[in-house]
Amino acid sequence: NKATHATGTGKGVLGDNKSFNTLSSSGTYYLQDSTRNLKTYTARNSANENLLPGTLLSDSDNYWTDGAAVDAHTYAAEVYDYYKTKFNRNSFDGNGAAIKSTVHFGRNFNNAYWNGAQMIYGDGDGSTFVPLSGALDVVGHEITHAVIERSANLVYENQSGALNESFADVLGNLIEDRDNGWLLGEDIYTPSVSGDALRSMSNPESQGDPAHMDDYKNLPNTREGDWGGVHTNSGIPNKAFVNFVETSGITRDNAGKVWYRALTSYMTSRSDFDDARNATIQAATDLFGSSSTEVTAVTNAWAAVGVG
Ligand SMILES: CC(C)[C@H](Cc1cn(Cc2ccc(C(=O)O)cc2)nn1)C(=O)N[C@@H](CCCCN)C(=O)O
Ligand SMILES: [Ca+2]
Ligand SMILES: [Zn+2]
Repeated sequence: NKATHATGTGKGVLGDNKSFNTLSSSGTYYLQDSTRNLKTYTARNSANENLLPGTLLSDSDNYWTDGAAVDAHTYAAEVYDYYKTKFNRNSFDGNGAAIKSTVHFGRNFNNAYWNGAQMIYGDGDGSTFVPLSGALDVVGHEITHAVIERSANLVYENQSGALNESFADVLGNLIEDRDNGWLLGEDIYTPSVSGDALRSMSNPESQGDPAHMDDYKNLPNTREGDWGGVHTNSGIPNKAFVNFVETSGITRDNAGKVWYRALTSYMTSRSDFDDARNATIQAATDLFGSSSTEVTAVTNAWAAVGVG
């Protein structure tokens, strides 16, 4: 008998109820959304990347109690829908590629990442992180790494790497769409501390990251130096984006269109901050006209962080 669409229900990492698409086959339900081509797996706490993606998650009654899996699946669907509805992009490659997510990777693993083929989520150690798929901005961040790879393909080091990180933070927070939503990972970071986050786009200095070229950190292009500080110097383009949104009166959707057009139409693998400035000015010009308030705002936004 053929597999059929079904609707699963369950609780996310933070105990919130949600429903999502599953697949029913021979009396078993699977975390597979065939309308969006999403599949969610478990690594069963193995840290062996050779075993990825692991086991496709299944359930007997379509009521799901694995919060990490529920959130990885539902948030991937939200990210898919954002790219489709806002930019008419069908999955990260624009061609309906399967979005694969694996949860329960490793033991107490305090991280999440895109490995070039899929998303991988740790469970966290319970004090620094709770399961990392429990935040929509994180899932948006990781899938955006895949979009970046299939577009500008910004090399993950130095200024191009910091742009890679920044575009992932920007889209992650646009998709999460919170008022003053400029924090990254706030929902899954340090459950016993409220108000903190991994990174702040509006106040990078609060996490020790630069918000101006004067404070650019020349770190070594090694794993120890975070490949030239890609998660640190991202504070500068992050702050430029916040400046743009907060000074131009532009909607978040339209700001996202400018950034997305810059990334997919003008930026290339070795683009630096100056190239990103030029690409976003050109994108704003294409979308709003050369004498628009948006063009003035994006130019000033970069100037305020010392670029241009
Ligand atoms: C998206 C986000 C939730 C995640 C956050 C993250 C987690 N870590 C490790 C880490 C571990 C412990 C702490 C602590 O305060 O004790 C902080 C950070 N560093 N960054 C993150 O930023 N992951 C990197 C992983 C990059 C791996 C190399 N490609 C990324 O996707 O850019
Ligand atoms: Ca956030
Ligand atoms: Zn990243």
